[in-house]
Amino acid sequence: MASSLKNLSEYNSDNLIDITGKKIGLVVAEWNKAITDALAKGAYDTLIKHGAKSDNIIRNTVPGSFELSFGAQLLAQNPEIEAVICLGVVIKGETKHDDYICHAVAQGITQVSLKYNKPVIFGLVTTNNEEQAWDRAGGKHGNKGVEAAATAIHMLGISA
Ligand SMILES: Nc1c(NC[C@H](O)[C@H](O)[C@H](O)CO)[nH]c(=O)[nH]c1=O
Ligand SMILES: CC(=O)[C@@H](O)COP(=O)(O)O
Repeated sequence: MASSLKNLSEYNSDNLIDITGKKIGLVVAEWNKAITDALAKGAYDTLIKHGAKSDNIIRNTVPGSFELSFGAQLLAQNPEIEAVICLGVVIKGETKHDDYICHAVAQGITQVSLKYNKPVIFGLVTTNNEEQAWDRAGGKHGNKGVEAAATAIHMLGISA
C-alpha cells in the first residue's frame, strides 16, 4: 500500500509487547542527516513509549545507507541485542546508483537477520526527491522511524 494511503506513524499497539529490559540496536546512516535524524527520533520515541530504557537503545551511525548492513551486523552479533533497526534515506540521483544501494541494503540486512536469528528492520526511505523523504520522516505520510520501531517490537513478540 502506498505511503500516501497509510500513515507510517499509525500502528496497532495491541500487537506490541512491553520491551522493558530489552536491548535494541539502532543503526542510522549519516547521508541526508537532518532527515535520518528525524527518522531516528521517531524510532527512539516509539521504543521508549513501549517500555525501552534509554540505556538499552544502542545507537551507531554509518556513513551511508550502503553501510547499514555492516552496521547492523556489528550490533546483531551482540547476543544481548534482541533486534536491530536500520534507518537511512536514499534519494534518486541522475544515475542508477540509488537502485544499487537500495537493493544491496535490502539483501544485506535480510542476510544479517537470518544469520543472527533476530529481527533486523528495513527502515530505508527511498524517494525521488527530498520533499518525498521529509513527507515520510514526520511529514504528511508519518514517520518511517516510528513504523520501523513498531515493526521491531511486533517481531520481538512473534519471535519470543
Ligand atoms: N546517495 C546516497 C548515498 N550514497 C552513499 C552510499 O550509501 C555509500 O555510503 C557510498 O556508496 C560508499 O559506500 N547514501 C545514502 O544513504 N543516501 C543517498 O541518497
Ligand atoms: C543515490 C546516490 O548515491 C546519489 O548520490 C547518486 O547520485 P547520482 O546518481 O546523480 O550520481
